Amino acid sequence: MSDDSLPAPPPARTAAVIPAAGRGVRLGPGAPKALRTLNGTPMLIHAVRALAASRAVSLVVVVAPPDGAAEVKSLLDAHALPERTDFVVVPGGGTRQESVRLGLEALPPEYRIVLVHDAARPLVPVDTVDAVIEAVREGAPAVVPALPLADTVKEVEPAGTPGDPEPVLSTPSRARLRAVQTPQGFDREALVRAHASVTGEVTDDASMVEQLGERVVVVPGHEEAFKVTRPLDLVLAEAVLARRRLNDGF
Ligand SMILES: Nc1ccn([C@@H]2O[C@H](COP(=O)(O)OP(=O)(O)OP(=O)(O)O)[C@@H](O)[C@H]2O)c(=O)n1
Ligand SMILES: C[C@](O)(CO)[C@H](O)COP(=O)(O)O
Repeated sequence: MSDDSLPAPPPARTAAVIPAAGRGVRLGPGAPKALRTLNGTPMLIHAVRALAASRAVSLVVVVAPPDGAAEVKSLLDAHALPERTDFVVVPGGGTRQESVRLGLEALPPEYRIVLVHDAARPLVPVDTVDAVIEAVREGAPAVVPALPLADTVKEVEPAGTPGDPEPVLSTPSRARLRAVQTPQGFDREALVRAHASVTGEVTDDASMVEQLGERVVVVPGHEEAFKVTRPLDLVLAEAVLARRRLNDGF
């Protein structure tokens, strides 16, 4: 039998790690951010459903606040989630980086593609999730969804005292800049290697893989994949949900 007649191997299995252990300080006082509700449903449940909506994702690892794993398990049990997806909850750490690493450690060996998705981006559309997975399947070690910037960006000398004027150092060309979202998708081996070797402070996982010298590519992001960070973002998120309900006709 020639190689041509062999059936194609099944696509590598894909898992999602959802770091949800942050406090949400910028959102103001209240429950940990991932547990706050949008339209009566915890933000984390919206995010879990958004990732599990992809038929390619068969496992979701939720990284809970360090003392909140039992509460997160009960939340997952109490909400309708796709039966074809497995769910695991692990306690997180003091930084996003540490929480992601703890989530990675919980992955069974057969998962070769890993998505890392902020619980704080609860409304990412499934088409964006699928586009990221597709680009990893096509061979990119790291894939990030991103959007062009609407604002001009200045590099400044940060003020010693908040509120003081900050001298502008430069104005980078906006045409070459992108605002990066999640889920970010990875060849698991590259991501695990990055988390084992990059020690400095970073703000996303793809930059760690970049530091290894691996290829990182951008695919189109989506305006509804914005991060709920400040109070106004809650208003926007509820407006997006209301628009979806209208469009769905109920
Ligand atoms: N120690 C941490 C810190 C953050 N995260 C998660 O990383 C994602 C992105 O972080 P961010 O939006 O900054 O959330 P917070 O750290 O909660 O926000 P803030 O900085 O305002 O406190 C969130 O889903 C958050 O729960 C985490 O799992 N573990
Ligand atoms: C990973 C991220 O969402 C990409 O934009 C972002 O960097 C997270 O930043 P945060 O300060 O932890 O919210």
